[in-house]
Amino acid sequence: MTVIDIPGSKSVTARALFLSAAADGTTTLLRPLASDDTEGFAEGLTTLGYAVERAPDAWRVTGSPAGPPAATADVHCRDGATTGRFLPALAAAGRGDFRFDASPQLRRRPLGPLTRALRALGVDLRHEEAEGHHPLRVAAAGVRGGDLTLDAGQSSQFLTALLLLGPLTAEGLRITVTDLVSVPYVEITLAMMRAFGAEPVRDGDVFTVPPTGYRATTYAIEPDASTASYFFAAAALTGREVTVPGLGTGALQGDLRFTDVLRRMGAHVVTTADATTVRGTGRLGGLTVTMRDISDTMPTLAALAPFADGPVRIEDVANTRVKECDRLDACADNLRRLGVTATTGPDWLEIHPGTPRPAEIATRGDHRMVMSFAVTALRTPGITFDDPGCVRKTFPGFHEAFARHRDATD
Ligand SMILES: O=C(O)C1=C[C@@H](OP(=O)(O)O)[C@@H](O)[C@H](O)C1
Ligand SMILES: C=C(OP(=O)(O)O)C(=O)O
Repeated sequence: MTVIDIPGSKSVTARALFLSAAADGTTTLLRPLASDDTEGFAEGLTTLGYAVERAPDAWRVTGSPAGPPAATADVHCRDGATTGRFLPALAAAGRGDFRFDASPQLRRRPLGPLTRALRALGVDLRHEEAEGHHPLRVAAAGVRGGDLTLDAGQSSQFLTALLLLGPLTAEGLRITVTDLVSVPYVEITLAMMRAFGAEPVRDGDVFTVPPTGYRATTYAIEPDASTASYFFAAAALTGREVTVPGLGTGALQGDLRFTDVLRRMGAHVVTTADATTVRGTGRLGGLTVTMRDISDTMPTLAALAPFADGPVRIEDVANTRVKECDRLDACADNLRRLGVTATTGPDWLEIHPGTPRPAEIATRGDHRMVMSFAVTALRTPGITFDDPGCVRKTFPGFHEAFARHRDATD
């Protein structure tokens, strides 16, 4: 049995940073994720004038309920979509002139539904180049609040940004959602807002957020369930047993449900109050699965799929085309490089059983292409990556951790 210490959740760390910055008082975040995305988020807060102290296992953030302490700031959001989508909403609640730019990768990703919603709330916001994309400028003068309609069919992060903003408005927000992907991420948002003293209410498609503000607290970040998926998939593939402490029945992250997919394929899965264990049984069956709720684990399944004894069909994942890269296309392309038969449609991917042969994976700067096909590489020595370092986005130590796990003798 191998016990794996998985680094903190990117999504929980990003929300915790926003909430601490917006809270009245000083918050301590325990075991935050230190990676390019979350360090970029923390640096964004520093650029906006917040005091953020980063010790190895605890970050302390001094909040400013009135909005960013700086009067002007030029924030670089790197590749982090949480940074690039959440921070403009935080800035809008304050007063000042704030600019947000991003890497070429993040500049390509959609932002329009969020920026249109902010404008509908009266925020003076201008895209400097392409409409609906970074870079953008916010001339912030506080947000009164009110009613909104939002299409979050491309990304739930648009809704999360507005929900996080709600308690900071003068009158609160009432958001009616016409479409929504990645629902479990919204549940993380609501749960964490409550942990910081806010009182959001969901009634079907309508989210109501009263103008409560936020209270500082001490908050422990749980391990990243998307990161854990590579280790769980490795166990299912190799017949070994992996236990991840800190991801149990009370975990916030929907991506832990990836273990349900592995169970359906034949792996043995046990979830206790505070840990999840996956053991491979030597059998991996094919299946058809909807991954709309847990699409960050789509590449993990795609990379494992050739070893199943029947086809694996992944459905309802159109929005993976607007992530770090077009993931449906990238997964199919990389599987074909390995000699595996893979077909795609607008929102699905089907993979046929096969024996992958060594090839170079075209990562397209996507951390998940590397971490996913590292699972395939457990059975296919000789697989290489054109940019192995892009794992820095969420797990800089991935290669060392995965090799330690691979070489461990149980
Ligand atoms: O809110 C979040 O922290 C996230 C939401 C999801 O994005 P979408 O809602 O765009 O699918 C997920 O893919 C991303 O890695 C993190
Ligand atoms: C889609 C992802 O990240 P983000 O949207 O937060 O950049 C991811 O981590 O797989």
